[in-house]
Amino acid sequence: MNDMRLTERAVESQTTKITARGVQVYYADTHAIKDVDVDILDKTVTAFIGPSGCGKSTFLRCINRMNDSIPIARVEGDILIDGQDIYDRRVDPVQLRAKVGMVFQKPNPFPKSIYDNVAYGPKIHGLAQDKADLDGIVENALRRAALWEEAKDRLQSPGTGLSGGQQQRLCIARAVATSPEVLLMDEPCSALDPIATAQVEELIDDLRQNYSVVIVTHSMQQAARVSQKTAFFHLGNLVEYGETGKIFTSPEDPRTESYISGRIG
Ligand SMILES: Nc1ncnc2c1ncn2[C@@H]1O[C@H](COP(=O)(O)OP(=O)(O)OP(=O)(O)O)[C@@H](O)[C@H]1O
Repeated sequence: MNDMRLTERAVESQTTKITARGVQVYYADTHAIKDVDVDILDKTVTAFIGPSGCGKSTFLRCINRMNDSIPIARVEGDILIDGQDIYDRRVDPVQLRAKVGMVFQKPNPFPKSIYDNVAYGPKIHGLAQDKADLDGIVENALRRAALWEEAKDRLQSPGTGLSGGQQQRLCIARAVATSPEVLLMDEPCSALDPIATAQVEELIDDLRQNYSVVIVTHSMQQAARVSQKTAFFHLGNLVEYGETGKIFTSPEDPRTESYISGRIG
């Protein structure tokens, strides 16, 4: 892949935010993630790529314990955020998900106003002192999601009345409103047109100033455009992980090479 931007993508942060060791995930008898070890950096966009069914989404969901809600799913091994075991019994998954926000494939605003979509998380987590404080949090989150200018005069209108791209930015605003430290994005642009995709990609680049962003994508072009680190999964294994430029120009494993050159997947 020949993308000039790859050459500018040297990773700046070297601080590890998320550490996974020996992670295995089973859905009943299906072994979906096989002994994955990885260190994901802070203030960096990390892309998870690989063929359909290789386990990208499953591994992403381990990072905020979304697999807890799937009765047949079993997670083994360790996942630490800032050195803390997120599967420790004392960790409340609801609190964890405020710290580890998630944006899904299809924009899924609540059937509430734009304002209430963003205010919901801060309200349930008691993050606002009063109404003025909450207003400030909502404005700030909408600004970070590059939606403030379009939404400020219609904050009481339903979130579902926005365009698809605006709805996805609303979901990003909702995720950042609780001041997370990690943002997980599962194919966040797959339902968007090219213009909305470009806006969300630009936003992802801004978000990495403050967060560790992990994005699952089927688009290798998107991975090359937005990420500094890339992890290639195949049949539940993390085959190769490294600087995005290196993965796309000189991968070490033949399976990565086959995937990026279009021979598998
Ligand atoms: N809720 C579930 N119940 C049972 N099996 C599941 C479930 N979710 C995923 N799997 C299985 O786990 C494996 C990994 O799936 P996963 O969705 O994580 O892959 P993926 O790489 O994200 O795929 P895609 O790119 O198609 O979204 C697949 O074999 C899939 O069928």
